[in-house]
Amino acid sequence: MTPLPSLSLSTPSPSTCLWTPRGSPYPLTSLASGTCPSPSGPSIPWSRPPSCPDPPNKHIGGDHPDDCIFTYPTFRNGQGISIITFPSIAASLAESLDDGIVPDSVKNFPSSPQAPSHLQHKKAYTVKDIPGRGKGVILTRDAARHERMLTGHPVLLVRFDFLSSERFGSDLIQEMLEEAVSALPEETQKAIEGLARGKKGKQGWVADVIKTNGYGGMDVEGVGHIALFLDGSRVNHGCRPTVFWRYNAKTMTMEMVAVRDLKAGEEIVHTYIPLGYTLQERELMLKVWGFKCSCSLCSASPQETAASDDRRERLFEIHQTLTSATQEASLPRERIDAIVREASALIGLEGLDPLVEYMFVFARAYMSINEVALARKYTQLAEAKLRLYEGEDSANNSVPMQMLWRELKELEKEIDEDEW
Ligand SMILES: C[S@@+](CC[C@H](N)C(=O)[O-])C[C@H]1O[C@@H](n2cnc3c(N)ncnc32)[C@H](O)[C@@H]1O
Repeated sequence: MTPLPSLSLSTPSPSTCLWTPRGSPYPLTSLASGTCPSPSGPSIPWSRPPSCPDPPNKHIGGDHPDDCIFTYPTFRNGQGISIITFPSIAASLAESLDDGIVPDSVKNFPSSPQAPSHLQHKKAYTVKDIPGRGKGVILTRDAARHERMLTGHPVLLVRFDFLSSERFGSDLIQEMLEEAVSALPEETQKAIEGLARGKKGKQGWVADVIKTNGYGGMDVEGVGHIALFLDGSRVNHGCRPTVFWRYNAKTMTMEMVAVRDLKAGEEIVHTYIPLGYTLQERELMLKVWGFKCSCSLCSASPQETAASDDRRERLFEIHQTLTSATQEASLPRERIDAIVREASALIGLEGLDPLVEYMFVFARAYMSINEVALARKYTQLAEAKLRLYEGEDSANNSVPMQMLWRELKELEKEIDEDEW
């Protein structure tokens, strides 16, 4: 493992960003085009020169930059973070690393590492053994629908494709992952070690922890990463989830929001797979995770699971009916009203409130018959749900959401013009 040749503040070459000072004033576009913010001042956040080993199979994978290990041990009040990614991507995270970017509402949340100690004791949950599921997260008090239950910041952030990179090969991947952990503060290292379950794949225990406990789909500069949180990584899967998680990339904050009112003693579970499928479909999807689901829905009586499957199949049918009726404008208002009522009841019974997709379908069904007020109501509901369950940033940047608003505005304009 060879560290970068120098940690001097001389200007890096434009095609390789080695690091960037915190609070970089440079816009993201300059990073996307491969230009590095020039380091200024002594406040380079990484604790040591980023470690960039030479991949043994450099001929595999083309002419892209190689992944390095970047560690910032004081991240979020000393929790620390190690990142394995391309240098330009690490540089783009500089502003997010600064603890000052975290809003007070997150800083003062009881599970935040930045919370004052008297608040840290007020967590709404405890992590404990759950028969057949390893550890899990259990509520210690009642919670209201849409309340935040848990927040956290990653301790490890790893470029997804790095984990299967033939260019690096299993031995070097294992070595780099272990180095990334050992560069973190001791308490964080211990917490990560606590997630290990004894089995060891060919890339070692850290890769196993990341694959079992990591959160995928973390997009940084358009590149997929996987993140490891501490308490957040203990949350088990549930096919009727009690919480939904959202991630704010700018502040690197994951938050879990209650889907419904919850009682003390209930388990906090989120879904590892897309929502709303039947038992058989879920079993198939969960195969890649390598466990048999024992959540409350999967272990319910055969009658209960059959009734749940029927409701979920009916919801799919409604989706199809409304989608094709929208294309043909073939359903009268009363029929759409009845179907929307039925679907809303099914969503409630199955605990599928975060299925924003249905709000889109309802809005478009009403648009197809020029019922602008109702179309607007469901467009607004879709946006509110996106904000709640996926977070402000995702909602603001959601292309499907922007398309839905555009369709509604065009319809309103057409109707206005006809009335004149
Ligand atoms: C992200 S971890 C969750 C925390 C884990 N239970 C622990 O002790 O660290 C995912 C693993 O937990 C277990 N698990 C999660 N949800 C489960 C469920 N619904 N049924 C059975 N096992 C589950 C599986 O072993 C899975 O690979």
